[in-house]
Amino acid sequence: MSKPLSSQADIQQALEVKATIDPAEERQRRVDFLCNHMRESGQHALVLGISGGVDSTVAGRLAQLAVEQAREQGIEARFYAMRLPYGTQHDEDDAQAAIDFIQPDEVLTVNVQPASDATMSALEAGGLTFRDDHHRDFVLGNIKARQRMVAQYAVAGAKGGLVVGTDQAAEALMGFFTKYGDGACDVAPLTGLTKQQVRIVGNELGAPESLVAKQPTADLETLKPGFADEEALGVSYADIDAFLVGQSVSEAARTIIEDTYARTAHKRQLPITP
Ligand SMILES: Nc1ncnc2c1ncn2[C@@H]1O[C@H](COP(=O)(O)OP(=O)(O)OC[C@H]2O[C@@H]([n+]3cccc(C(=O)O)c3)[C@H](O)[C@@H]2O)[C@@H](O)[C@H]1O
Ligand SMILES: Nc1ncnc2c1ncn2[C@@H]1O[C@H](COP(=O)(O)OP(=O)(O)OP(=O)(O)O)[C@@H](O)[C@H]1O
Ligand SMILES: [Mg+2]
Repeated sequence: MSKPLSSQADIQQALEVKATIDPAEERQRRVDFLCNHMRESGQHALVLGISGGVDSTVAGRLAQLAVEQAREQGIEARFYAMRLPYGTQHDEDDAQAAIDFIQPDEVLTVNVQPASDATMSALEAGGLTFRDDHHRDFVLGNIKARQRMVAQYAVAGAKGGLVVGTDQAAEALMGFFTKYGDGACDVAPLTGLTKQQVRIVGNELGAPESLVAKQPTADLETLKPGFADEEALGVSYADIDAFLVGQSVSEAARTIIEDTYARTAHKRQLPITP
């Protein structure tokens, strides 16, 4: 028996989306969440990869404000921003602009290329084959995302910290993240925000317009640098956001969104058990 499709309203509720937000309130609520959760968990650091995209720009600044708030409360806490390029990043300037804006306590740079390439080489030496170069490149892309996860958890383990995730409602709806890669984290401060609401919180924080308005990209595939998420998804963030806040979208967009949401249910759950 096939599962009944969730209604648009059910999905909005499941993903904790508000149709409208108060930017200042959302900013403070999310800083408080990071600060309080770090304190309550007995940890004293936050760790996050900064790509140069809007999600990590916003989550990174929230994290820095959270550790500063903890310090004002007498708790020693630090934010470790991580640059995690695969070799040389084509939009390194944006990543540096994000770091300049966030003003993190510390920046650690780890090139994920050697570990990612070594993993792929070992897999191929072990007999793994691919349909073609694009298939291989796609699989390598997910290895890069998981290598970033490994690096961030190493820093969290070494410094007694929590890994911050950047998943927001638009990516959650579409399951558009690497399972146990960028999807793996301890705290997810952007939960419930549409892509546009992430940008609104970015504006509230004073992030540079060039980063707030930047075209979203997972940027995982070497053969397609900067490949736009919207092209990969087959639907625009405007439509995804409209769906999330209960507005009507074209039949074609609705079909893609609802099918993708159903197909990616496993990514929003803990591992399936007997
Ligand atoms: N029904 C099911 N029940 C339980 N588990 C299931 C499953 N179907 C697949 N799986 C498992 O899930 C795996 C597939 O998931 P996964 O490994 O994530 O791989 P997959 O979803 O194929 O690829 C990740 C996608 O997310 C995109 N992404 C990644 C990272 C960041 C961003 C971004 O927005 O910046 C986007 C990336 O471009 C790509 O399109 C399968 O290999 C299998 O292990
Ligand atoms: N090159 C990178 N260096 C450091 N962290 C990275 C890098 N690429 C991805 N990440 C991490 O993976 C997360 C997921 O990537 P994603 O593309 O969804 O977010 P983003 O780049 O911050 O924003 P956008 O989705 O608008 O491109 C990032 O927020 C960041 O924490
Ligand atoms: Mg990105």
